[in-house]
Amino acid sequence: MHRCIDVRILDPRLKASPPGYATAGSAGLDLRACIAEPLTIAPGDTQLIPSGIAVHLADPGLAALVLPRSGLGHKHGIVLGNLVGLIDSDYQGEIMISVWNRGQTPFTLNPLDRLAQLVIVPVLQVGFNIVEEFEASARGAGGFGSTGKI
Ligand SMILES: O=c1ccn([C@H]2C[C@H](O)[C@@H](COP(=O)(O)OP(=O)(O)OP(=O)(O)O)O2)c(=O)[nH]1
Ligand SMILES: [Mg+2]
Repeated sequence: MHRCIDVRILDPRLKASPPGYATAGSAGLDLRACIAEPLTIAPGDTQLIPSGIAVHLADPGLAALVLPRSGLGHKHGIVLGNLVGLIDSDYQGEIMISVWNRGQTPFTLNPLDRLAQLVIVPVLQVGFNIVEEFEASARGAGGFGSTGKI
């Protein structure tokens, strides 16, 4: 049984295909480009595209991530201007998609194209216990390859 969250469909064109997972095992819900007419994104350009939906996760133990679609990212260089979008649980506005053409050719986005995906994830909000020193760990401050290459 799925948990349910409140969603508003802001673009009437989406009412025919309301948000839902494409397959039983899908982690992501495809987001569509709610634009009025085709939009060509020049190489290097970034455009903010409305998704036509708003969600209210309400629970601070949830967040949503906006992620690229692998086909668009790999084949066409269409990724996100913010690399990953983070939707706060108290955000009630329209989900916006920052689309970045990191490729070398113009890309035309058509109305209602699926251009990104939304993944709902659990989140832990924690308290912050201010200390002078940490209790020592085996790693300490080692990072960035400190454990070797292979
Ligand atoms: O790809 C995205 C990323 C964010 N948002 C919305 C939801 C999120 O809750 C809000 C704020 O995002 P974030 O905290 O990442 O941006 P900010 O630059 O820190 O803005 P703010 O000062 O409003 O928190 O913007 C989107 O619609 N799409
Ligand atoms: Mg913020």
